[in-house]
Amino acid sequence: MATVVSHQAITSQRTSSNFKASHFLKEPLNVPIKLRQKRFKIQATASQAPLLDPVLSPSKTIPQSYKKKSNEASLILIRHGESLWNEKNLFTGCVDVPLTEKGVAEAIQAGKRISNIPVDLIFTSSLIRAQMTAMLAMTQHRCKKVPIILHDESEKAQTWSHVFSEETRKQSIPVIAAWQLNERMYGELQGLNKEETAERYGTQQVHEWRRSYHIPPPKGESLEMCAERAVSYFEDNIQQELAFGNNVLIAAHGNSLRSIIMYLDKLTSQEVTSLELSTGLPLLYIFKDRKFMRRGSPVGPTEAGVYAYTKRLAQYRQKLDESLA
Ligand SMILES: O=C(O)[C@H](O)COP(=O)(O)O
Repeated sequence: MATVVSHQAITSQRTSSNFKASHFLKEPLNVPIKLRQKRFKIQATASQAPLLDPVLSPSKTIPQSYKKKSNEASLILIRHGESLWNEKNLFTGCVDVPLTEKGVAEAIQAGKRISNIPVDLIFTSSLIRAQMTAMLAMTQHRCKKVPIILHDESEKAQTWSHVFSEETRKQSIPVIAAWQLNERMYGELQGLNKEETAERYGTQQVHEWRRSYHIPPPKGESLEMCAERAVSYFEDNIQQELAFGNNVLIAAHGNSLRSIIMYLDKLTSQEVTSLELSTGLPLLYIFKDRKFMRRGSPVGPTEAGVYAYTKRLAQYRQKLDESLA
């Protein structure tokens, strides 16, 4: 059954994600003053102050002015590796199923391909297949930082997962799970076999449900509806991090990512119908001068071409080479 999510729920989720990221990111000074003040307000009112950062007190974290970390940032998108229901060819949507062994291998391979590209912050959907993909991919990253899922399901969860060492935080990458990045809700198709459904309703009908922009599957979300939540979340929570120079990895799903790519590449509703994403394939974008430049899929850590994409990426790789030499 389709669930209608209120605007209020969306807003509170966004706010909470902002709070968590600022609380954890090792470079809070890169957060613009307006947003930082907003975050501080949330931090100060969230409780009797158990969430106050023992290392960076709020007074220290609100500067008079802010300095961008960089005017360029990398954005990596990865569709999760093969899931158990991809393997069985079942419509999955918002059903929370894990990766297959092949999916695990795809996530590890994706990690190798992005192992020289900087990642400061990770966004995943709230579904395990995307989270497994992000975590497995990061095991391959040459920075060797530890991705840590930030929990905001309750105040207690926030407090109990707090990290009390700045040094440890420097060696960590915050992971924010957001339901807005979940797969498109497939309605009454969830759990049905794709081939059998095509036999029953006709190939054309099923193709429209799966690939058209406007037509929703029975009691499910169209790509347009999915884009409404996924792209709003991207604009409100992810794009601002990129604008400060924070490098972002998003691990999500075929359709939530198709809608985000539609936004990044300015595709029309007609063009997006032919956009297909393979499982476990990382796609790289560079965000610069408020524009997204598509750089394709990083081929592998040893392929020189990938690192020639920008001077900044080449410098990052050189730093990794030097620190690991
Ligand atoms: O939810 C699913 O079944 C798949 O992950 C994506 O399905 P699609 O290929 O029909 O878009």
